Amino acid sequence: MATSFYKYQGTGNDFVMIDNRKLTFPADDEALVKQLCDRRMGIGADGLILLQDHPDYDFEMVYFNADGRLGSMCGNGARCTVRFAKQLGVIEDVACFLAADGEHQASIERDEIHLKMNDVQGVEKIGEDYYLNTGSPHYIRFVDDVENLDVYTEGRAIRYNDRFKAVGTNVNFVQRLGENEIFVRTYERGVEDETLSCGTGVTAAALVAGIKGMQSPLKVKVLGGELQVAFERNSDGSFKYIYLIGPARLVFTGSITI
Ligand SMILES: N[C@H](CCC[C@H](N)C(=O)O)C(=O)O
Repeated sequence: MATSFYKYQGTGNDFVMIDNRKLTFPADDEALVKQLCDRRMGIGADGLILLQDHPDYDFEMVYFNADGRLGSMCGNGARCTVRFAKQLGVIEDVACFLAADGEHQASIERDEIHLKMNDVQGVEKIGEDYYLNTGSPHYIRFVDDVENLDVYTEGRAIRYNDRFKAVGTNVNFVQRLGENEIFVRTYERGVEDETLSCGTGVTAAALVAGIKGMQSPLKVKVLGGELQVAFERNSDGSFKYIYLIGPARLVFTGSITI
């Protein structure tokens, strides 16, 4: 059967998007999802996202990592899904949708998608580093020179250490660039490589920057562009009103036979 797909990217984190409102995509076919995401054997992407109907929401976003496995929350993918929903006529400029970690609100403001992230309760300190969940699990390490870091090797060492090897973690290296600006590079679980940007990772990095005394909103430089994160910190150390803001663009469309 011929199935249309749409290729989107959000700050260089790229996704195959499929309108699955008719539920024709074989979502349990791990090998197919992996092949479609493969940059030589398929379309090529960091993940695949299905947009589906949901009785209580504008739509539901179902996200798979490039390895074919059902993933957790994806911040860049969510912004792309909001843009895709608008393209399909499912929403106008605001959305309330369901993702792996629950409900999210979003709005489209010119080039940018403002995405509300779920509140974050616990931030664990591991030595000088931090570990928290912003819809996906993120390990955060602040470094002095992120540009010249071997993110693949250093990221893998943490991702496959005894604590994380079973379920995995994303690993983010963060450098403070100025009063309100950080630079984040991410080794992504499920892709098992560095990606050009990771939305939940950038969010986690910004919250840790908040713990270290930096003020919201923060500008976040990534290899694939620039994002912004806004948040409020409660007196008990938890976070609320967390927003991830940035672009999401359609790159090309095509058709596959499945
Ligand atoms: N790139 C995604 C994160 C995907 C998370 C996934 N790699 C995992 O935790 O398994 C983002 O923009 O938030």
